[in-house]
Amino acid sequence: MDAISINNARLRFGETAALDGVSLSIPQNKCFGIVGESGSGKTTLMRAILGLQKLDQGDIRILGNPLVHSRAARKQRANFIQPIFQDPAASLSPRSRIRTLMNEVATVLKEPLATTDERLRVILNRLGLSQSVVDKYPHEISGGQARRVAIARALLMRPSILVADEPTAGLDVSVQGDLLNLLQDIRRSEKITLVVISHNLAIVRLIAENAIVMRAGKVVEGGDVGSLFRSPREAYTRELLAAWPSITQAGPPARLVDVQDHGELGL
Ligand SMILES: Nc1ncnc2c1ncn2[C@@H]1O[C@H](COP(=O)(O)OP(=O)(O)OP(=O)(O)O)[C@@H](O)[C@H]1O
Repeated sequence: MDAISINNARLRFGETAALDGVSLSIPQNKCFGIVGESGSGKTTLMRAILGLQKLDQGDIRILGNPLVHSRAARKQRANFIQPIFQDPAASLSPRSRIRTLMNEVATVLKEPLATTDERLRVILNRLGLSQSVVDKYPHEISGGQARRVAIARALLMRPSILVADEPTAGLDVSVQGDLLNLLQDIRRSEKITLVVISHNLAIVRLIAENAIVMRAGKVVEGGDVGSLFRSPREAYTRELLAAWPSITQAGPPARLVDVQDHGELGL
């Protein structure tokens, strides 16, 4: 069974076909990349996958279940698919300490607070965040910390699927690699399906096994990242690659350094 399967997704905003017949299958327990220039429909596709945006046509299945738009279905879905939004502030309430946000998870999962707290302690540790971060308000932490807090919140929900929109946006180049390594490391040890959405081919090439390339709401190309970026069939993919000379000249795909398995998070 695929983690996510999409069949002929169509969605218009006025004259714009944001999704123009998108079909794809995302296998479980792998990292899958969605690449495309700005305006190609990536975020719209993510919102549709999360059930935040209804399609005009087509259907989406998450772990084999048709995506339903009721409130109850949305709550239920949060138990197995979690987003990491491009702007972490979107998932952090400015007036609540981070602890409040984390405590909500105990209520949602109907789990004793002490159990959630213990899982959180392990997750914060794994993400390299100080335990005291939970006493802060969102405006008291850096952009990089906010992104890690958003990842911690998502992981605390024990998802099977994580969908990350531009996970390294706004971060220093020096910490981008660390964050990607961490996501990859967690994906492997927790057997999570990771969907990474980015306009940056370097990120997708480094972290994903398979990817699709989107343009103007359509999937123009797809496959394993090695062949996709080594010998792109579509002119558009070649153009995207040409805009990233360091990648096209890099030869065989660079791999993230192998990170040690730090053991399971006990999610
Ligand atoms: N709520 C909306 N109302 C009107 N048009 C929209 C809306 N959301 C997206 N669009 C349009 O749909 C198209 C796809 O947008 P989308 O945000 O999905 O692209 P994207 O690939 O994620 O771009 P970016 O990388 O800049 O975030 C664009 O032409 C955009 O202007």
